[in-house]
Amino acid sequence: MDKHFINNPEELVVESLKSLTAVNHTLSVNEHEKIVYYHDYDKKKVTIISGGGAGHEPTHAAFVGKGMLTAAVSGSIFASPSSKQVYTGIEQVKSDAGTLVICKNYTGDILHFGMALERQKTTGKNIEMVAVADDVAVGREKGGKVGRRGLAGTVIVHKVSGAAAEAGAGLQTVAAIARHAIANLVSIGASLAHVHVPGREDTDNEDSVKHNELELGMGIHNEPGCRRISPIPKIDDLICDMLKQLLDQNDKDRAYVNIQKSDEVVLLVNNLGGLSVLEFGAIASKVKELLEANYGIKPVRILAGTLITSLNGLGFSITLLRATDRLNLEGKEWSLVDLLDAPTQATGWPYTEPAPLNSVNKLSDVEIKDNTDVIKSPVAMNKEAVRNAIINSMNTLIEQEPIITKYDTIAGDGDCGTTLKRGAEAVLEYVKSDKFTDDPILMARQIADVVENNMDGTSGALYAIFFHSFAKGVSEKVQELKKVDTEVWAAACRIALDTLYRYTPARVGDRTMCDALIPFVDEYAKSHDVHKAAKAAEEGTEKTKTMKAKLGRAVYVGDELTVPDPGAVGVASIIKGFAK
Ligand SMILES: Nc1ncnc2c1ncn2[C@@H]1O[C@H](COP(=O)(O)OP(=O)(O)O)[C@@H](O)[C@H]1O
Ligand SMILES: O=C(CO)COP(=O)(O)O
Repeated sequence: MDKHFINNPEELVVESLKSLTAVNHTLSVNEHEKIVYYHDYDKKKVTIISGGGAGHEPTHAAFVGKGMLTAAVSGSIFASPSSKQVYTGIEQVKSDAGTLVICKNYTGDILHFGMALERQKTTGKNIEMVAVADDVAVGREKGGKVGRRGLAGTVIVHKVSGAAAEAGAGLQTVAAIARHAIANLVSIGASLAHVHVPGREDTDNEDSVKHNELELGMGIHNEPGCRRISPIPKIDDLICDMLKQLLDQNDKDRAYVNIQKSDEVVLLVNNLGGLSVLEFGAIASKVKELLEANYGIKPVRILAGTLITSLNGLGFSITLLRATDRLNLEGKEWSLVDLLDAPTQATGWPYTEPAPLNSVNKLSDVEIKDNTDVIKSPVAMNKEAVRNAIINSMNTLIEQEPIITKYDTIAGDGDCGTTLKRGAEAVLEYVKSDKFTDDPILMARQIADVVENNMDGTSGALYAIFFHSFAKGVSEKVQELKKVDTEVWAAACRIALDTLYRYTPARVGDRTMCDALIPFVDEYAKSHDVHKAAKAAEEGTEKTKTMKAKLGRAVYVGDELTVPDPGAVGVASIIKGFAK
């Protein structure tokens, strides 16, 4: 997708950096050098500076803040900042205790950050540098002298380093902790498409990721990974493939960290920027489950979110940190998990209350027992007659699904027909099952439960309200009248409609399902004649053709509607089936 609101890459980077100072008052921004820094830092503690190309936000500037980075330097999109920028950044947060420089293992970063480091050292600065290399996609052979790329593990290194510095560790200790973390990190990504860099020509070409394929291990600058996979695999299979790349010690080309189920493992699932929160959440959940199911690994910490992106990359990455070892430095035992748990003011860090190691959820889900609150009916109904009537009604509705879908495609979002059909099929399954009962009160409640559990959207809600209230009405009327006949059904419908009125302002003339339902209930309550009532519903539906919609999605479509309201067609179909 090469559509952007802002196409000037330089403006993008600077404005994005400024946004961080807007949301975090402890930060300042040097716009000219594109440096975000924590201005209240303690000059007696080690400062941590990182940075790299833009286009990976929130990495790095959103990780600036007390307890994490002291400063971050941004280059242009997908390009390393200059050594002058880095030099300035180090100067901006110089400290008596020294500075740790963290960069990702990309040639530009290594060179520019390295040059700045060397220049700073000539001024007598106490300064160290580490390069994060956690990507396993490009194995040892292909990686050659360049080595592994830096991916989401970088953020973990930011956090443990920042926390150690905040705890007062000396520079050598902070650097050793950073190096230890780097040596215990493995990451891999998967992407459905390349990303377009704002301001650049459209990059679609014959090598672009095709619609039916994905790139396993794609880098965060559109670099190739280990292979293309087509057709796109099921997510469980893809995750298993990715976990194998991370954990398979038999793969000598990429077995970088030997992680066993006895280890303390931190899992980071990272959204590369373009996955919906919905889809990403599902993926993160599956990664956790498959890691445990296939490897017996239950992470002691799980981080999930958008931490390092590739612009709006349609993909995700998995990072594992082997956090078992404790480091004994400066007379203290340093735990990577404790350092990850330490608080920070950096807005990009997905802080959650640290759970005790291996804690389990203590609360069990409340379970609503089916219909234990339903009063037993004093009288039985003609079970077969009612079953057949319901079957006729549901079959009639199912037959109408295509036309309802056609109308809702014009007047709504096209899902009304399938919603109603799904509900009808579920009701049919119930009435044909041995659960179907001659107790009219229980039967009405079970129908309401089936409707509620199988229909969604507006229709699902309205039908569930109606049928639960209908069930309440049946209970009241059967106990009052000690009989089950059309008078009871009609009275229950009236009670149900009165309840529905409390949840929707829809009345006759608003072009909704109520244009069929209200005439039906009125006629049925008056005559107890389902045939007359079905006719009234049919007529009400027909009138919706010329109505101006006042509720539902149809209001967005405008006045040119000539089809009847799909919801009303659904109601009329249900009743028509009963009248057969
Ligand atoms: N506020 C409302 N009150 C009563 N009926 C409504 C209302 N809004 C929509 N409807 C009915 O719902 C039908 C659409 O159902 P459905 O597709 O489930 O809705 P959605 O797609 O909005 O979830 C409409 O044809 C109309 O009959
Ligand atoms: O985004 C980048 C790394 O942060 C780009 O690095 P290079 O300049 O080495 O390509």
